[in-house]
Amino acid sequence: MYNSRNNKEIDYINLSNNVEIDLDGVNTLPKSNVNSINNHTTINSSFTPSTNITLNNLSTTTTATTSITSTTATKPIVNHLKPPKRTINNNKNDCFLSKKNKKSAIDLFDDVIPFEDAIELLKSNFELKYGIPPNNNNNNNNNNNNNNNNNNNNNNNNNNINSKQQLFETVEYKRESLNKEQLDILDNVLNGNNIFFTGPGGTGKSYLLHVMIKELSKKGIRSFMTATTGIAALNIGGTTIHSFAGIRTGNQPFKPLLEAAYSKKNNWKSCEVLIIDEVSMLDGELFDNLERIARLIRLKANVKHGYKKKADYPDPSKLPWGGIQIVLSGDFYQLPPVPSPIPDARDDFSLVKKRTHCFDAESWDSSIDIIVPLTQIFRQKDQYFSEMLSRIRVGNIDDKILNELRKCDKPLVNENGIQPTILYTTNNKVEEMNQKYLEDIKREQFEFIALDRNANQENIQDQKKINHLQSIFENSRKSCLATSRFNLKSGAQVMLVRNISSTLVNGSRGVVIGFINQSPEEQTKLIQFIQDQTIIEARQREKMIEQFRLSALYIRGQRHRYLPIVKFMNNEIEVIKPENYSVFYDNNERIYRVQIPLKLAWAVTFHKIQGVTLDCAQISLNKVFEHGQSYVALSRIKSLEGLQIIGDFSYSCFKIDKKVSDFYQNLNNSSKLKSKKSLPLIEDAQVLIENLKNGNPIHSTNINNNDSNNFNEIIKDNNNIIKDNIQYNDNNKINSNNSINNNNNNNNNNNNNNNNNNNNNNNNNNKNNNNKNNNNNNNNYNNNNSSNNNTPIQLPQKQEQQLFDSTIPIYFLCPISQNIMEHPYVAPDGYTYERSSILEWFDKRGSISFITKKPFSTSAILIPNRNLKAQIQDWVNRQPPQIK
Ligand SMILES: Nc1ncnc2c1ncn2[C@@H]1O[C@H](COP(=O)(O)OP(=O)(O)OP(=O)(O)O)[C@@H](O)[C@H]1O
Repeated sequence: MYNSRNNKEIDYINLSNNVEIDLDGVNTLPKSNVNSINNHTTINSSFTPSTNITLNNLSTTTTATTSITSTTATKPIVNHLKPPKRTINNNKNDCFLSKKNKKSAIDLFDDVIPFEDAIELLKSNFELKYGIPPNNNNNNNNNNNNNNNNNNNNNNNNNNINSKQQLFETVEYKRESLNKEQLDILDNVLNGNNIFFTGPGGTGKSYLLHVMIKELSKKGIRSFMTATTGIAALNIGGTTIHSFAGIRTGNQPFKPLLEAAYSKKNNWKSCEVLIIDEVSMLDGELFDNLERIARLIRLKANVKHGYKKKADYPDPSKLPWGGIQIVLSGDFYQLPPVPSPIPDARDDFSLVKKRTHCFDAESWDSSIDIIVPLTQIFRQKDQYFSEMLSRIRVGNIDDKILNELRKCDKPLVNENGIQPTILYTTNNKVEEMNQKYLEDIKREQFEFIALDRNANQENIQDQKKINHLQSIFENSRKSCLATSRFNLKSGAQVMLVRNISSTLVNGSRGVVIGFINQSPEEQTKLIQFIQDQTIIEARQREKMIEQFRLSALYIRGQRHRYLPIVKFMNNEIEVIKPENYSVFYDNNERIYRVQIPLKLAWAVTFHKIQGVTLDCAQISLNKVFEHGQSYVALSRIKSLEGLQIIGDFSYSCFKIDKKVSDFYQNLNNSSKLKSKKSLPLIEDAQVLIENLKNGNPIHSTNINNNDSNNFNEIIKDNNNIIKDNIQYNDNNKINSNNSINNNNNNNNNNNNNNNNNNNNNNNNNNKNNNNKNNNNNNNNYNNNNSSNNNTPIQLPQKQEQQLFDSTIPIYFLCPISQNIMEHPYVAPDGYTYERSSILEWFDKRGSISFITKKPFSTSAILIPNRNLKAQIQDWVNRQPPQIK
């Protein structure tokens, strides 16, 4: 077998007993190059640089056929058997295929990208470039949309090798290749400085981070490489800052955030250097919260590098980030933080939190020792284009630049065999283009249909109702990115739409390399097949086999009879399983969806491309809505020749944020070395203890040294509670063992501190509830005391709650305890609280409002909010059983 990419011979393919070789179509293969020794077949392919091998489907027999094909039609040398006819699946709903349509396990590599390429994908480290190679429009063997390596045609050879290189390019990150600016930054980091380095797109910020992480590890310094978005994290081979910190979406108020962060306390404690890339997308408030979390969790931190004895190490609570060295990288002229709507806030934009940049953060000045600019642009070699981009970046646009960009309206020539990446601002346009590219793959199509159910978990037959449910999901893209139905084919470029592990996150891209099905016999064959692929590293084979075994067990009895197998850019191979989603609709009802968390991804939105370098792209600047958005899209491309702009655009597409330009202006005016400002203060220990117990928000006040023991106690308590009650799995998903019913089935006493904390943990981790929003929502329900129901609310069973924890309406939660209210009462401030919680608050603080902190003008009378109570009870009763 010939590997056309690196001209290496692969000296054998193992085929099982009943496998025959079909060399139909091979023209240049000399007989001597095919040696069949018992059941072991050796193909020596030193003869040609472009032989392609595919395993074809044998669905009606258990025999697999290996065919070596070429584009030139010469008689085969060996031609034992014709491949049996493929069973074409006519059932478009083949997510629920009938048994008779079952296919061979060998299908995994049949009907997929050419076998050679699949193996290549499986064994190699590869960097899947954005964009697709040509030939998708061709039938037969040209539909190998990943590599296009089956051309013996000399004319095409260069193009194909090129395209392979583009698709599988790996960059070597070496210290020697750094320029002076980059080296300077590296030295600063190795010397222990807290640094922010910044510069236009393409100045090698991410490149430098790759080298930096290697250098730090050489010195034995424990560093964590993170980025603000999943896609940026993948770009640097790290994880998201959220995942590192254990804070899920990070939208919660400080206290729940702190509690959640304990799930990753080992990260926090052991971290010596924390690297955050694409920091322009980090919200200022979150920056402050992370800084405070670091200080609180690291009271007993490990000794920082540079200190010989632990005793010499200063008190971490007095050090920015608790003594963690901070390395920030990014360009504030690029995408700003995404406004964070409160999840499930039903599109009420008044609830969208105001965003800030992290240079606005209170702790910014004390966190950063040095700010260093990078100026040399690596990405664009063309000085003219690079200068144009520099001006676009800072909003210095004139007619000349616009005209120059308007000239980029011609279709791109596919000289290097790469189709341009298609970039649109909106998802609709992206979907339309992806559909078109999928149609171009001439392979069997698998349709994945979501299982949508209403709150009663009824299986809905009525098409009208189904359509209605689907339209609700489609309108709730924030809560559910998984579409009601979509098609996949082997070779399709896809993107995850949900975090499924710490390394496979929303935005991770990959290629579908096959489909796994239900039949145990088929699984056995598949596993055997993988075992035979000795070309794949043994450990990886074992991992794959284990995963296939588990997936086989998983899909037995499931409705999804086929699951896609995806090879991701980070080389992970994953069988993608359905995920549960739920969204609100009228009258606070919820509906539920089970669907595979994938979407097609030849075309992507601007937001999914930050940090990436592209050879060529087709960009539409239509509907640009964000500062820096156009600059991010345009600056991905290496040269003007690789740029096609479709549709019209105007000055308004190149908006910049005044606050950002002021920030850079101030930097220009001041020295690089910044004078350190004092740290923002953390809550007084005694107050913190109280707040943690009572579920109050934490505000900045001064730390009292004498209270550090108390701090430790709180932290220990919290650790235990969290350990006992909340387990994060690797996927950052929640397995909350301590569901809300712990407190509510029989226990009305929320004054118990442990319970309070437990409840907080649950709620904080399952909801991103912001007190403000609770308040807003509670307001809506005040004084509607229509029903009279004083019986305690029965909350859902433990198991059910785990599944639906994330679905609790936020206005059902008490602003103090963050727990679902059993006895909601309206206080004189107009807000609704859990009776026991507000009474406890009055006991401690007197007649002042928990929310406004203002004294009540009237006496502290509480009025039961019966309407809200009825709604909670109703919701609880309608909680569906676990989806089977
Ligand atoms: N010192 C270097 N030597 C060789 N190539 C480099 C060097 N630094 C960066 N590059 C290359 O320049 C290109 C852009 O680098 P990189 O993506 O790191 O830039 P960036 O500043 O992070 O860009 P952005 O802000 O757009 O994310 C990449 O192709 C990278 O491999």
